[in-house]
Amino acid sequence: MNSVALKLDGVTSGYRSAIVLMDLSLQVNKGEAVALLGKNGMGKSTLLKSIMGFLPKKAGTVYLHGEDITRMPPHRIARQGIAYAAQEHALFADLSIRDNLRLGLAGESLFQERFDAIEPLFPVFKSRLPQPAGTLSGGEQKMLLLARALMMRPSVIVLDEITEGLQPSVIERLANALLREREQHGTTMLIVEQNVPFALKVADRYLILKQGEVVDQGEARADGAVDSVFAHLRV
Ligand SMILES: Nc1ncnc2c1ncn2[C@@H]1O[C@H](COP(=O)(O)OP(=O)(O)OP(=O)(O)O)[C@@H](O)[C@H]1O
Repeated sequence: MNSVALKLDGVTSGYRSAIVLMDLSLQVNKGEAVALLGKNGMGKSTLLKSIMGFLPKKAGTVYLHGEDITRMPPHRIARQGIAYAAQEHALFADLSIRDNLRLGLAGESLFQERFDAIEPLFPVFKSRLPQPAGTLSGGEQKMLLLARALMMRPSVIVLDEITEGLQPSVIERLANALLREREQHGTTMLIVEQNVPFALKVADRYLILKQGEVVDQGEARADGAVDSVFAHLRV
């Protein structure tokens, strides 16, 4: 049994001739949650897009549960059990909330079972399932993205700034939802965040990304973790 869920080995990636990630290696163990933190423009979203197959890797290898997914297209990577909530809104605006949540699920009974499980976390959706997703507020759309990811019951969940634009009480609800997901299903998580307290609450470990390289890491719940992270974000 492979104890490593996600592994990047010497990955170099970027846009056309611009290299953003340089020879980057990291791993996330099965059931572990890792927060990927860093200042704006340091390559966090680029890293997630590279894992998910939206950007070709110029060098290096990406493994998911020991399988090489480096050259797989995004839809095949998703089918391997990895759910991705992208920073840019990735909902189908003209489809209903229900249809967005049903995407990728085999049948109605599975939808009902999974929806019943997540509904208490997102009470806003129950009475509004027929509403087009595009008419939800920005914060509600973020919640729908996370709800959709959880509905897939993925083995690995990858989140890109899921708290952006959300009010504190909703952020707290999302943190609790992710902690519950970990507890109940042992889901592996890679979380890109600007909200440091949220990230350190949900994660076991943090990594600091600077100019496409991991420059520091630590235990999320260690004394002084918040100060260490903020020291990196200030300079
Ligand atoms: N489509 C693109 N084409 C060219 N360069 C890009 C593209 N998208 C991002 N970049 C560049 O790649 C670098 C890393 O961007 P990225 O979005 O990965 O950073 P980030 O750490 O996620 O930042 P933020 O916290 O602001 O979201 C930046 O210099 C950015 O300008």
